[in-house]
Amino acid sequence: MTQKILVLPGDGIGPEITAQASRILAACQARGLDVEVFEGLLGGAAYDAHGEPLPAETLEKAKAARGILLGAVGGPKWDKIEDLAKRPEKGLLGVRKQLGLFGNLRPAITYPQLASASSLKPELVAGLDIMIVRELTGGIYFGQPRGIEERDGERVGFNTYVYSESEIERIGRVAFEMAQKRSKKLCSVDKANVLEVTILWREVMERLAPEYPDVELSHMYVDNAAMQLVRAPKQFDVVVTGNMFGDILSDAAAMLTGSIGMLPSASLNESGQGMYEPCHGSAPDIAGQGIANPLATILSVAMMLRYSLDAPAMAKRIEDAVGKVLDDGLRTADIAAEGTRTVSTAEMGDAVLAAFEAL
Ligand SMILES: NC(=O)C1=CN([C@@H]2O[C@H](COP(=O)(O)OP(=O)(O)OC[C@H]3O[C@@H](n4cnc5c(N)ncnc54)[C@H](O)[C@@H]3O)[C@@H](O)[C@H]2O)C=CC1
Ligand SMILES: CC(C)CC(=O)C(=O)O
Ligand SMILES: [Mg+2]
Repeated sequence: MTQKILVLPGDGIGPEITAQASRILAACQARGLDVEVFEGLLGGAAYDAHGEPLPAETLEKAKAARGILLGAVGGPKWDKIEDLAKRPEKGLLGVRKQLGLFGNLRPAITYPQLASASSLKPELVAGLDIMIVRELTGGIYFGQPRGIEERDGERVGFNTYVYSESEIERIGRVAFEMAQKRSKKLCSVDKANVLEVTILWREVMERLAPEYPDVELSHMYVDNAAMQLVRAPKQFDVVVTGNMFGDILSDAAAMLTGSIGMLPSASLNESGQGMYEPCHGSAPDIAGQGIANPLATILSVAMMLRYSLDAPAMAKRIEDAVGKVLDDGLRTADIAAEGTRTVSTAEMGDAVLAAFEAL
């Protein structure tokens, strides 16, 4: 059956990087991937056209799609919008929530060719392969009540950090199953020395553990986890954590791989429908210059093939093509090093496409 794929370029560098990833998707189509690709507006681009960051039409298209490829949303153009519900980022959170995309997989893999581009010494990251499993539709990004209000003659801002047992259990199961398929080590990251919500988080993870006797479960406070990630990252295999901690830790983990431009992601619901996007944002500081790294977005297409379209061989072909291009010494500016050739976003797309075809 033909599957629908929605591409949401978004804002800033979003259109530049999705353009390259879409070429790879088209090459997969030409090789027999049975998909129909269509586009939509999300974020600032949607706000400018329709006055809403998530127009009803986009939501309908998203619901009908098996896979969604997103660039990124947001930027200074929309930062002055005071109503948060109208901000580009709210459009993204809306898709995640409305489609129930609670399971966010963020693999931090250091390609051997980029070990020297990492912020850490090459020996600390060589062979690094961490899977961060982040809860994506709950926690403090969604908790109610929230707001800014007058209290005792001054304004007070507040958000609510809330998780139900069922939400914790659901993401816990994703992480335990992931650990079973990998090295059978799972580290749950929380702040259970301070936050009740994460005392519950830890308790639920412990309760699940006997159902996965082959998985070794450990716990770590988030502040220590941030430190350990940059001290000795290879101690981790699968990491499970809540929405905000996962957001922050995955950006930190990105620098172990050489650049935030290298980290893809999958956001999945229970039926395997997924949104696929690079972990980075819309990078307004480099938008329009043709220098953004498209590899995280291209690798997100590979994740779509693996997790939503049941096409693992084609996914591997994309990942191998990326490896080949790095072997050939091609680098966008963010991962450039001595002895490599710095290329533009489009040239990187050309090279991955050529390698994909030649494999
Ligand atoms: N999923 C999404 O749509 C996300 C959207 N955002 C939004 O993006 C906007 C910018 O946010 P920032 O905090 O600046 O984070 P950012 O991730 O957009 O940029 C941080 C730094 O990384 C660099 N960078 C990011 N992606 C890159 C790539 N592919 N190639 C080379 N360099 C890259 C940027 O140039 C910048 O110096 C904000 O409006 C924010 O809300 C932020 C994170 C995720
Ligand atoms: C709108 C933000 C929560 C997006 C973000 O930073 C992310 O998902 O990594
Ligand atoms: Mg983030």
